[in-house]
Amino acid sequence: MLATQDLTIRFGGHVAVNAVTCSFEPGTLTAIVGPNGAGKTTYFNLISGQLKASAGKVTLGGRDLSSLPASERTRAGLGRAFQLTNLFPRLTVLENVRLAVQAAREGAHHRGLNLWSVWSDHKALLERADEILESVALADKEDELVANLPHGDQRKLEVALLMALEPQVFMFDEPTAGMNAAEAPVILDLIRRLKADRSKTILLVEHKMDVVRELADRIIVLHNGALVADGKPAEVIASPIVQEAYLGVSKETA
Ligand SMILES: Nc1ncnc2c1ncn2[C@@H]1O[C@H](COP(=O)(O)OP(=O)(O)OP(=O)(O)O)[C@@H](O)[C@H]1O
Repeated sequence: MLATQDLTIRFGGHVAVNAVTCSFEPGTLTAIVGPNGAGKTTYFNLISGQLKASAGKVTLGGRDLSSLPASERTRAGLGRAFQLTNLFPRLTVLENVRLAVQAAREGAHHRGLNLWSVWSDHKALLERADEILESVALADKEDELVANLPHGDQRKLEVALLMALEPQVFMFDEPTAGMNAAEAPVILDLIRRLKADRSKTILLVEHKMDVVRELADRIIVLHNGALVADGKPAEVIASPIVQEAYLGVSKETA
C-alpha cells in the first residue's frame, strides 16, 4: 500500500500541497483531479521524489521513502513515466526499451559471465522489449532513432519504459496529453489492461472527465493543495465541491 501522511510542500509563502493524508491500495485506479494549479503534479513530484517535502511522509508497504531520492524510490517500486530527457535520443526505440528492461532486471540474474548466459539473457531481454513495444503499438518503429520520433510516439515510449520497470505503483500524469485521436486509445487501452491485472496500484492525474469516469475506481480531488473530496467516482463527481470548484458549476445549478 502506498500512503502519504500530512504531505506538505511550501514554495516561499505558498503552500502548494497542504497536509495531504491518503492511501492507495493495490488493484485500484485512483484519479487525481482538481483545477489548474491545485497541486496535482506537485503531489506526484512529492511521491516520486522529484521534490522534497517540507513536512509529512511517503510510505510504500510500510517503508518510509521520504528521505530517498527519486532513483531509489523507483527501485522500491514507484514507477512514473520517464521524462523524455531520460531517453537515449541517438539509440533506437528497441534499444531504449531493451536497456530499460535490462536495468530493471539488473541484479536479478547474476550468474557470472559466460557466453551462454550473455546470449540467453540478451534474447530474453529482446523478447520482453518486443512484447512491450507491441503493447504500446510501437513495434513497427523499433528501428527508428528516438530523436526522429514524433511527439505522440515519444510519449508512448515513455509509457513503454515505465512498463519495462514492472513497478508496483504506476503513476500517469496526463498520459494522453498532446496525443492525436489514434494514439490516445493505445495508451488508455494499456492502462485498462494494467487495471485488469488487479494487483497494481495506479494513480492517474487527468483533466479529461470522460477518461476519469471510465477508468477510475476512486477519485480524489485537490483544491488549493488540500484534499477536499475522496470517494467513488459517481459520488465525487456529483458532490457540490466538485461541481463548483472543479467543473465551474454554481451551487444553484449543481
Ligand atoms: N517549483 C515551484 N516553485 C514555485 N511554485 C511552484 C513550483 N511548482 C509548483 N508551484 C506552484 O504550486 C501550485 C500547484 O502547481 P501544480 O503544477 O502542482 O498544479 P496542478 O494541479 O498540477 O495544475 P495543472 O492542472 O495546471 O497541471 C501552483 O500554484 C504552482 O504555481
